Amino acid sequence: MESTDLRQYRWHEYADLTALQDAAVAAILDSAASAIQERGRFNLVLAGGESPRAIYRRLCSAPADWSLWHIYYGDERCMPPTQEELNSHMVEEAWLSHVPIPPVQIHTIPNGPRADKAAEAYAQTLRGAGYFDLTLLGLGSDGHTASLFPGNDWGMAPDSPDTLAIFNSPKRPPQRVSLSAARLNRSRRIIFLVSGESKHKAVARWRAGENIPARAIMGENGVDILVESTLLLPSKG
Ligand SMILES: O=C1O[C@H](COP(=O)(O)O)[C@@H](O)[C@H](O)[C@H]1O
Repeated sequence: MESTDLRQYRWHEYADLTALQDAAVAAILDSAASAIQERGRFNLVLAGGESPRAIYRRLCSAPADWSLWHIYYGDERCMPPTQEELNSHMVEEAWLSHVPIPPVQIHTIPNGPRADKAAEAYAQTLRGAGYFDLTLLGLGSDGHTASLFPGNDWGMAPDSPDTLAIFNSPKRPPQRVSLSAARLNRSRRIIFLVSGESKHKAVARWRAGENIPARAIMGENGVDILVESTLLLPSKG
């Protein structure tokens, strides 16, 4: 008998990056269309990092009713607003400054100066957000996702706060804000975008069942992982 449990990882492999990006853009637009048809708005959580940049660029010319899109972020770095390393800076540059999403519907995470204050402020913002329709996530080479890092509390308990303040990020800068795993998991659809050779080991560890931060993520409809097929091959080194 076929399993009806949707709470599982579904790995989708793509021979090249363009095919992966095509699939991601199609999935985002498809989620937007269903959410807007069913609930009149689209709540989207964005990943930072390098992997999604080209996907965001492609969305600039997508046919969409931008007036109904509501944008949230999965994590942010605490650093001055001019810094290019901010996730919000990358997304604005690649996509959001090119489409007419009403500014009040773009909910950036305050970028500091203190992670705990910024986390508190964003928890307030999320209070009005409800369930997310789609959450996009990346995978770091150490297995982190959003800013949930190995060795830290990932906020998996159902009563975890919606946001976590991080003071010891192993990646610059040390202070960050992340949505907790519990909050990210309150998403109708969750998609990981995984590309780049540096992710090889993290992918292997994830598939071997190791307890990396990405494993804290599981929505009621499971998790789709869009991955470059080379990352599924046995490691050479
Ligand atoms: O630090 C971060 O890294 C992850 C992965 O980024 P990538 O550059 O390896 O794609 C990202 O998902 C997260 O938002 C970001 O803050």
